[in-house]
Amino acid sequence: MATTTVETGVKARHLPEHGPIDPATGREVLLSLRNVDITFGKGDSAVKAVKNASFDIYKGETFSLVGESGSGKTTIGRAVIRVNPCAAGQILYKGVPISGKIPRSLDREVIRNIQMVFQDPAASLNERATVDYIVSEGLYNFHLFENEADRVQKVKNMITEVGLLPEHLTRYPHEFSGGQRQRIGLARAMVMEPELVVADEPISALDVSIRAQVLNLLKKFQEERDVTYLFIAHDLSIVRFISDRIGVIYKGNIVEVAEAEELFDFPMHPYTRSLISAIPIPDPILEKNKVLFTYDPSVHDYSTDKPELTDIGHNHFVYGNQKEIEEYKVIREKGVPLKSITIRDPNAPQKEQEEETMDASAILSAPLHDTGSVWYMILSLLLPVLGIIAAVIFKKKNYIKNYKACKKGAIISFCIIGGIIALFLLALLFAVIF
Ligand SMILES: Nc1ncnc2c1ncn2[C@@H]1O[C@H](COP(=O)(O)OP(=O)(O)OP(=O)(O)O)[C@@H](O)[C@H]1O
Repeated sequence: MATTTVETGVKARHLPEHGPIDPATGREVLLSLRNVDITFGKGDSAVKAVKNASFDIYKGETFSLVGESGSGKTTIGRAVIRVNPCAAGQILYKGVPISGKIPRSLDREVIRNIQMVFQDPAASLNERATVDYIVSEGLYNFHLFENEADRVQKVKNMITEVGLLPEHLTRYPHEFSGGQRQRIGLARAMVMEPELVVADEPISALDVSIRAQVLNLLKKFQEERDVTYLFIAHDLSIVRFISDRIGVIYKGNIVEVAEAEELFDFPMHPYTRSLISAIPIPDPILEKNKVLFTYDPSVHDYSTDKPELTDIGHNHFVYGNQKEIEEYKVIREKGVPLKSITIRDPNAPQKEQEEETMDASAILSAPLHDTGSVWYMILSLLLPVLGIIAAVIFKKKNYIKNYKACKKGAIISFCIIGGIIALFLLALLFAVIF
């Protein structure tokens, strides 16, 4: 394995200069997850937060991991920086396993090369340390400077690069705004000259107005230093324009991985489609009439044919069983982009929609014993007056099926009685006339 010396003077003893090349794309793979399980707790209370996760991140790209709250995104990010242990599977950095027990020297190389930027800049900075110390801490730990003048210069350069001023170095985090604190967090990570940065929802806690500034800063670092990002977000709207590739995670399972445009044009997994339909449309009228697509996991039958993340072509991976994968491949090969957003006609369909909603709510609120048994109909047929009384009571109590059965029985009974009376009257008429 190649031995390299990084720019700052740390001897790299375990990690090669380059990662392996992915034969499918010809691109250098920086990070790989291979069938990774991450579990918290033991026994009955164990939580399997990540299940059989596999994906690659190529050098220099922004790979975004997207999924709802609690889906396991942060857990994966923390496993990459070796905070969360893997219960099964492997994480490889430049082809070298970095999960599980590894030599201390490799651990230091990994920490040096993979940095994390956190969601909450207020919570992630030591409130009692000056900005100078916060940004310098990694430099001290890894002796990444020649002398004090060199350290000061590095910190000053970095703080300027993130858009703050050298005089800010003597201040404390609480003296800064949220956006400025996130800049300090970025400076702390970038001063280490990492190759990979795990950015865990770095803009979610910030005002909308300053989110773009932080995204631009991340982009600037990528252009200047070829840094690779694992960007964690909970919705697709942010990541669409900053990601090269996107991985979608649902309840600990990676359900789809594809290039950003490919994912938006051909979202195969229904959960991905639900995330796309949730992206707000800037036009208020369209947004108001947008039909939200909700994901229903019961559409999958995985009782016998088990699902796995499978390549359907075009470097596009989808989680599904064999039958689903075949269907996805057929759809993909047609090459016609899929429509994920439906806009309702503001007039007629609105009514239908309301009726559908009413039906659905009636079903949901139906009482448990509202069976509409045929016996209600037979009894009402024999005793129609009692049947009508029962029907009225059932209707009041929202036993709709029972009400309908009683009503039907009573109506048939009244029709029969009416018929008999009519026949009797007819016979009487005949007897009188003839
Ligand atoms: N230290 C822990 N101990 C026990 N369970 C944990 C721990 N960390 C995470 N979990 C659980 O693992 C699951 C995934 O959590 P995780 O924080 O990775 O989700 P997330 O997708 O990052 O959500 P969010 O966007 O809200 O941060 C959740 O069910 C969470 O409760």
